[in-house]
Amino acid sequence: MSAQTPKRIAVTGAAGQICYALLFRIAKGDVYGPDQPVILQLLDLPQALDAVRGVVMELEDCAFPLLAGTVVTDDPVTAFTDIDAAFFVGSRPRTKGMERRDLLSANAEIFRVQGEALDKAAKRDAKCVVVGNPANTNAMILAANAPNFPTENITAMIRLDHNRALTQFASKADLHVDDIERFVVWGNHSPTMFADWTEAEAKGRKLSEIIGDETWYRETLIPQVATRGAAIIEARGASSAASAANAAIDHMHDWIHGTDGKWVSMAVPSTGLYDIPEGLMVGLPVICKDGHYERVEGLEFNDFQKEMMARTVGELEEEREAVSDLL
Ligand SMILES: NC(=O)C1=CN([C@@H]2O[C@H](COP(=O)(O)OP(=O)(O)OC[C@H]3O[C@@H](n4cnc5c(N)ncnc54)[C@H](O)[C@@H]3O)[C@@H](O)[C@H]2O)C=CC1
Ligand SMILES: O=C([O-])CC(=O)C(=O)O
Repeated sequence: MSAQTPKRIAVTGAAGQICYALLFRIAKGDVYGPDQPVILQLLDLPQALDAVRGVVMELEDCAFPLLAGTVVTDDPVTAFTDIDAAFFVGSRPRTKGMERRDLLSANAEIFRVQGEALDKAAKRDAKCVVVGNPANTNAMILAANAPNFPTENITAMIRLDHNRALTQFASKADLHVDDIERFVVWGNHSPTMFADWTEAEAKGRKLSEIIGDETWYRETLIPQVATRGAAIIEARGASSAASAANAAIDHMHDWIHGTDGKWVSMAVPSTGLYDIPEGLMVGLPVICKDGHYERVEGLEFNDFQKEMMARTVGELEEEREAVSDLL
């Protein structure tokens, strides 16, 4: 094993289906890389701890060289003690017929309690990503309840939507997913999200020109990406898990290791940029470098973009209003 000090990674909802895909990949080195040992600090509810112990037995049986230890707990302060990174997955998933925002009241209290624990126990430079839905607003609740923890280090996941769109574009235009640059999903991880190809390029050309089908973009691509989660629930009878875990790993990996000048979509605290109200957790284009993300600035919006942005930002404001007692 490498001589490096292990990184401590908290993962909540460790007995759940996303974590069943996520934990093994973290232990394999997919987040911090092949030379960095990790300790997994696993949080779940008391009634789920036996199941978490079962997952730990399986982690042990993989003999991962980088897995330097595990902690199993139902106490958020224990889970967040001295962490370098945290994946906030634990919360109730939606089932058929629900929208993600229907989970607001069910899951909001979880993030209030965990915000207080994060504030008490985590390293101040720990990187946090919220996956549990409604992810953007849960991340805002987490930040509001961790007043001594840097808000910049609290983010929410919109990367699954980003990845979903890349595959659809690549297949429509006969490109490789890696060819596509300057693409972003703005706003809320909900049906109002805005998959925006205005700036997107591939092989030195505008993606919109390569595809040349604005009607397909507006009427097929945008709604397909926005409702993909529901389509998976319909087909699988359960919400997406392996692809969600993969997106969470992409999000954290890129934040830590950088994106080489490329845009990725992350939901981060709004600074007021593009007139998005300050404090909302909003999907934006960012470039990651040296362990930080930088919001892409200086973009100008056409009327369609303005309309789409207003819709998704408006929904985030409504969600904020609905949980105002927890902020
Ligand atoms: N942001 C995104 O793109 C995506 C988000 N999700 C969301 O991720 C969340 C988890 O999904 P699954 O793993 O499929 O759900 P799951 O139901 O399989 O697992 C959730 C786990 O969280 C645990 N949990 C509940 N309350 C907790 C608390 N207070 N502290 C710690 N653990 C707690 C449960 O005991 C359970 O083990 C859901 O909210 C789901 O909607 C799912 C897919 C994509
Ligand atoms: O749709 C859901 O409830 C799960 C999710 O967030 C997704 O797959 O995007």
